[in-house]
Amino acid sequence: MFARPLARRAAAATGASSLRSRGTRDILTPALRSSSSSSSAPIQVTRRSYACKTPSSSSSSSRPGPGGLEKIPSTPIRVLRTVESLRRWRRPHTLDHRSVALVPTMGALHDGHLSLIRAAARDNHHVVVSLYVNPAQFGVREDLASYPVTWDADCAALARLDRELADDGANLGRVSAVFAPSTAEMYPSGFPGQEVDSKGSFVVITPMSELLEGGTRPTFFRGVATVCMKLFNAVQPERAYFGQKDVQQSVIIRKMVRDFLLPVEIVVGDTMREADGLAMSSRNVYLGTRRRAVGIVLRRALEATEKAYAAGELEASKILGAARAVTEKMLAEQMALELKDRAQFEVDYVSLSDPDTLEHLERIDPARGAIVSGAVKMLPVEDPQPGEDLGHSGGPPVRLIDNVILKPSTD
Ligand SMILES: Nc1ncnc2c1ncn2[C@@H]1O[C@H](COP(=O)(O)OP(=O)(O)OP(=O)(O)O)[C@@H](O)[C@H]1O
Ligand SMILES: CC(C)(CO)[C@@H](O)C(=O)[O-]
Ligand code: BAL
Repeated sequence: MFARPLARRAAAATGASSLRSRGTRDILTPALRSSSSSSSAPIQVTRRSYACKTPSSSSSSSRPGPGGLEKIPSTPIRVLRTVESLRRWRRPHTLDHRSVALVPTMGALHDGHLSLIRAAARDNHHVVVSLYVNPAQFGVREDLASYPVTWDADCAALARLDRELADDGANLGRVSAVFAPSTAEMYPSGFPGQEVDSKGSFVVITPMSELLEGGTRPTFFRGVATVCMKLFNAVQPERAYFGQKDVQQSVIIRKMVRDFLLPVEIVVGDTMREADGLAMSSRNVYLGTRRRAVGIVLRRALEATEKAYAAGELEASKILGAARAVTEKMLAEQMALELKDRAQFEVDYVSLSDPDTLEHLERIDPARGAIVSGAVKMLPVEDPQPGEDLGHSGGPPVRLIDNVILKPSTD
């Protein structure tokens, strides 16, 4: 639905601080910065054991070397798999007053992740990149089982980045360690489960977690906040880096840090995009060629809201109407095609929100600006053609998210 964040509309079946220095724009509104210090169909039905999701220490890219220390080959990057080894690594840096940054990821690294790591290396002596597919943030019917795990490619990307950072004298630091724990390590009392009513030690940030993405993914932000609290406690970073693409996640983490008095600065980096504007995402590999071309719909709809705001429009109905016009047109174009050529999508939501609380706005206060965020579900192609690239795992339904910041006006 375009006007109300919690209502859903199926259109198809008929849809810190800022990054602080060089080269990275300040993408948060002042309102966000000042807070520093379902109803939809399942994404994937199969489940898989949590243990399988962690790259094993026998992976070809990072076997223990002399002295038993596991490293990414041809780099000084340590691979740490336990909280104890992480703490042992961390201690001297505290004593030496060296800053440590954390870039939390679920692996399947792309340029969006690498941009966060570059920003972290510019401003910190040491960067820890965590690679952990956290089962607690996946709903029981979501895509945990098929979530891309690309350990060797991730190690190769980090090795390339390490060489780039080594050649760039402007960096304060480099990637010093990868933290790749098992689920047993991250959930020492046993994994509490993915159900809405699972019992266990969770960090819950309400009501923000229930809005927008939380409407469709009711356990998502509980899982994210819980694992980020664990990662912050384990790494004890001075700064942690998150991407603007997951805007609600960054706002929730910022609130968690504030409300739990955590001594970590949250830095949010720009969304990195493909040449046509699609936000980079580990899940884009599910799309395949046909759906990839149509997956740009959300970006185009959000651009239309930016244009309406830039033209002076402040009413939610008008701003979201501009987005709806784009999605409806693109869907109509697809529906006019033959089954063998078309790609359908459903708009989960496109919403205009307050930049601090993420609550739905009827009208933008130009002194505060707003966030427009959305999610679109790309449906499986109806009539796959022989030899067609359907995407990773046979092209299941895939949810794409994106957002734009409507900046406060200066006058
Ligand atoms: N395109 C992007 N530009 C900048 N940062 C990004 C981008 N995509 C993801 N990130 C950030 O990288 C961090 C790790 O994200 P994650 O490993 O979930 O990747 P992802 O591409 O968002 O995956 P998914 O497809 O599961 O959402 C998060 O802080 C996320 O916001
Ligand atoms: C922050 C995060 C690494 C927690 O698992 C994840 O939600 C992500 O990758 O955005
Ligand atoms: N980037 C957010 C992780 C997730 O969707 O599970």
